Amino acid sequence: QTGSANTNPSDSADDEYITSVSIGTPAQVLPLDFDTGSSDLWVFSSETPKSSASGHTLYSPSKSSTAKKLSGSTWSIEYGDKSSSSGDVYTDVVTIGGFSVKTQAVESATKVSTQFVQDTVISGLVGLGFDVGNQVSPRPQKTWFSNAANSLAEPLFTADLRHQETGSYNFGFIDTSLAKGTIGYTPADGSEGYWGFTATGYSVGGAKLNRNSITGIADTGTTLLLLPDNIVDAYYNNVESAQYDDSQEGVVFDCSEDLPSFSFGVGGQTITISGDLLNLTPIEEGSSTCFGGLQSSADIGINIFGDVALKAALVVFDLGNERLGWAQK
Ligand SMILES: CSC[C@H](NC(=O)[C@H](Cc1ccccc1)NC(=O)N1CCOCC1)C(=O)N[C@@H](CC1CCCCC1)[C@@H](O)C(=O)OC(C)C
Repeated sequence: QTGSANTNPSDSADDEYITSVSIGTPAQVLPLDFDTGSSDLWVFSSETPKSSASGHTLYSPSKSSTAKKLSGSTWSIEYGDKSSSSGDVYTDVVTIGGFSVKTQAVESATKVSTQFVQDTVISGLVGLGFDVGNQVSPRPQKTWFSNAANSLAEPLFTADLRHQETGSYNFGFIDTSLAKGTIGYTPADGSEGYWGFTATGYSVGGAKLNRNSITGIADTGTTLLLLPDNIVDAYYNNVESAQYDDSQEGVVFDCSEDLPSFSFGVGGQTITISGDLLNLTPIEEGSSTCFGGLQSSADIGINIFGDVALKAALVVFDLGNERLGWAQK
């Protein structure tokens, strides 16, 4: 068995990617953000304070004949951007891309932080990290993918995120036609809950890859490519108008700049992110100053190959073999 779901950028900056998920009987369809950087499936619900819930699609367990309260269980989560949410837990049928998990822990939000209140394009997250990262207590719950893995043709899923166009999350199979290059595999470290790996080197423009390894995570829930300052500086030294903008909290440059590409080595392959993908967006509507897709990871303490990097590749999250596959798109 397999599953295949389309995913779409939330806005003109590809800030996040939205995928429709069906929960309950009859199906309640919610727009959710698939996040390989976390391991909880949580939703805005009939239990979310009305003042926080307005503008969001809500899951109502009372309207689902297959919903069951997981009594005594609660959850609370905080993300890298300091957003947070918490609540209680139900189990219900959750269908993604035509594949159903009958008894999935659906974490219902009784509290959400301001960022979630304002981000009305999504009504929650589907964590696609490792089960060890799940935040339900007293008994941690499995992710949707972990519950699905044994019934899928292969215990893996792929992410094909695209700039300003529809991409896909495929479960249980690899559609190699989505990529131009060969898939290179490298071991994945799931010990912290997310998909950790080591890139073997990098280069700016068409230069030859160096051999400076970069350890980081493949994170569909992070917008940017976040790397150490020395790499960020090496890149922007090639961009005449680049400068750090305190108010934007990042490097900005003239939108008219012809940005160099950025490449990294992984699993014996080279993934090249085009200059176009490294220009995220004007800092304001109509501004001629643009915000960089590559920024410093110094404040977070972990390097993150987020959507800016993932858009350049077909990425295979292979749980069965604890490995990550990358192929140039
Ligand atoms: C340095 S980690 C920052 C990362 N957040 C982000 O990357 C958010 C995502 C977002 C987009 C639109 C609206 C709201 C939020 N974007 C962001 O901070 N941006 C500021 C810079 O310009 C680009 C957009 C993050 O916290 N990722 C979470 C998932 C994320 C999904 C969206 C809702 C908020 C939570 C997760 O992947 C995570 O915590 O990873 C850990 C392992 C770092």
